[in-house]
Amino acid sequence: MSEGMRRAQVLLPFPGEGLFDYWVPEAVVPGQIVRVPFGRGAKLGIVWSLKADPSVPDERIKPVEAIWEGLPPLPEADRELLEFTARYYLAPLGEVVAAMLPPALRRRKREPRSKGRGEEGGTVPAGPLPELTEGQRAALEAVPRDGFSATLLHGITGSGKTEVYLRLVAECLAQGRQALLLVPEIALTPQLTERVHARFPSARIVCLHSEAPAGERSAAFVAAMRGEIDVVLGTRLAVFAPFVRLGLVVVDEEHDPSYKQFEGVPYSARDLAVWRARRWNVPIVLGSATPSLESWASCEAGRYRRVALSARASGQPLPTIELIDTAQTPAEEGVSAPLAQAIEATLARGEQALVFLNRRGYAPVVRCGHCGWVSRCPNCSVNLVFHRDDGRMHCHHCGYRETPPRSCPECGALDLQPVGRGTQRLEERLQALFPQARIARIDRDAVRTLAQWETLLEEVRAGRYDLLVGTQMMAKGHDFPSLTLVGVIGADAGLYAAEVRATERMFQQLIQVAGRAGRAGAPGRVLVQTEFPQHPLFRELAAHDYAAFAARTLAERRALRLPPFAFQALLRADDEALEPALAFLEAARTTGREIAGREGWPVKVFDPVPMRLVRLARRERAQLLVEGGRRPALHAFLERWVEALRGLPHPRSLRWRLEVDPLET
Ligand SMILES: Nc1ncnc2c1ncn2[C@@H]1O[C@H](COP(=O)(O)OP(=O)(O)OP(=O)(O)O)[C@@H](O)[C@H]1O
Ligand SMILES: [Zn+2]
Repeated sequence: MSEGMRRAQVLLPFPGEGLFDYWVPEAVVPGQIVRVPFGRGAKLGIVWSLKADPSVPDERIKPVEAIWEGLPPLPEADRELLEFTARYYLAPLGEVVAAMLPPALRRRKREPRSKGRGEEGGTVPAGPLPELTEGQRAALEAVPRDGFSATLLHGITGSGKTEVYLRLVAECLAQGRQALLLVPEIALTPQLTERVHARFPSARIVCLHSEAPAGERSAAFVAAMRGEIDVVLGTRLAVFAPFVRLGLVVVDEEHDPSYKQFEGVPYSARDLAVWRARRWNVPIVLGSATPSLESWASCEAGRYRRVALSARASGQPLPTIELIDTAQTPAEEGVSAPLAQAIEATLARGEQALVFLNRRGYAPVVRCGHCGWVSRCPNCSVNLVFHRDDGRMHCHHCGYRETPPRSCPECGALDLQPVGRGTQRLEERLQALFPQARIARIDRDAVRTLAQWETLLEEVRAGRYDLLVGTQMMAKGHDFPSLTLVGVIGADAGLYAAEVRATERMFQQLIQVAGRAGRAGAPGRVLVQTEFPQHPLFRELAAHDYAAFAARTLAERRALRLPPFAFQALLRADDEALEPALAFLEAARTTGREIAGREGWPVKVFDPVPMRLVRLARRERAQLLVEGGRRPALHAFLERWVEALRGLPHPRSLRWRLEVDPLET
């Protein structure tokens, strides 16, 4: 090859390991962004190492096409983040880097120009600072600032956790460093972005999430790499934003399952955020009114420190939570008399009420009153949900839609009825009860885009609605000052579910939705309709006693050796029929048991089973659980096992993937 060139490995976003050799100029260093010829086109990649693969002869190697010299190399800490992610989640490096490099950037032929904002941003804090509450002051004092530490900020709903984050960000910016703020949902980004902007008007802030325009995401990535950004705020994908002077990481609503990525590499952004903070040797604050039991247990084990904020910033008490026993006081078309009275009184005072029902659509199923036939999705093992807006039945899993038949397809009877209740039907019922009320329904059918959501948030705040009907979209993180009453309907679903985390999710959701009530001027009230008022979960809920819930549930998990007292991985396989999926998993089980037995690794390899939702989008799905009491042994096992799995024969139509720390088993 020509003078002044050497071979290097370049990491490309590629469904596989993604490491390929190219000729690069001698001066190139690891971390530099390059464009390389690949197949008939070109790809954007990262110079990974100056070592070369000796098995590939020189003459087969091509030179890189361009080096994006205006971009500093990706820092070693961030390259290690990619390596760690690949290792921990047993994913090929090429797939992990695909999660980092924004698609629009990868398509660019030429290097994006600098906007010439290279100097560090001044942080003259603007806007009047609210006087900190005593609790906030104490919390701020308790968060260590030097070096790595993980702090769980357990602050009750409305305690002003955001203000604590903002003060920490202020210090971080004052030192000329960068802050990373994660929120679980796109819907939560406008509120936080607005507050960060208002507090730090001269700071350079970017907001990263999957709905951000592609060009914006790619520009933000470049600016962050150049160190031209002070605050990166965003959803889980922002955990891969590049940094040059990271000084602080904040994960808000840290318990939220949305931090888990399901497509592609199944990573937990919360867990990666902790890793990142440790690698950069900076503090991380995990905030929540309802911490995950994982984080709670980490506090008990001394890995995280726990800091409590136990009063609301407004000085208001937490809302009272009352249970309505629907066995005693039946709910008429979903709404019991005490709830209806409470709504009426709230509306009469000119305050807002929210009725929470975590099920969208009109009715969860259409049923024949004569023979019992129910509407099923032809592609998935679920019922079709009737929607009133288009008069059709929808599959909430694969998107299939169908007009309901006039007569029963089984027996021909003209007796088809929508059964059960979703938000659309509840809205109808509430409108009938309160004809004067201005009702807004807030669910994924009514609010589809971020822009719609922002408009709606403004309208709710401005008092354009009296009564809100909403799913979990409404439950988290929002601050509606005039909302004083929350009614909860259909809350029992999670109570006796088989899922390990079902009651944890349910409790978190109830505390969160209850926490929307009475945040500002007037005290709040929460009414929960349930058939099981004696269940300990409801007693803990009524007492706002998260610690009691956590202690009881963790004791159960410890006794049953469930997470966080055991570590899990799930191997899933799907195919056009169930048999090949099960057969693949059976072979995987045999191999797995052999490996564990041979090495003496204390790892339990369970039998394959069909998944609860066995058929999804015309694919039949099965899974196999692997469990270990210690992470290192489990990981040693998984590494060896994955190697073996890659060699297992299977039909071409079969797909499999491994998920580490699955949330749902
Ligand atoms: N020190 C303060 N003085 C006055 N108001 C404050 C103070 N700190 C926060 N607030 C206000 O209290 C309200 C609740 O704060 P915030 O939204 O940060 O709560 P939170 O702890 O994040 O609650 P949640 O977990 O329910 O989202 C906001 O309206 C905020 O402006
Ligand atoms: Zn379907």
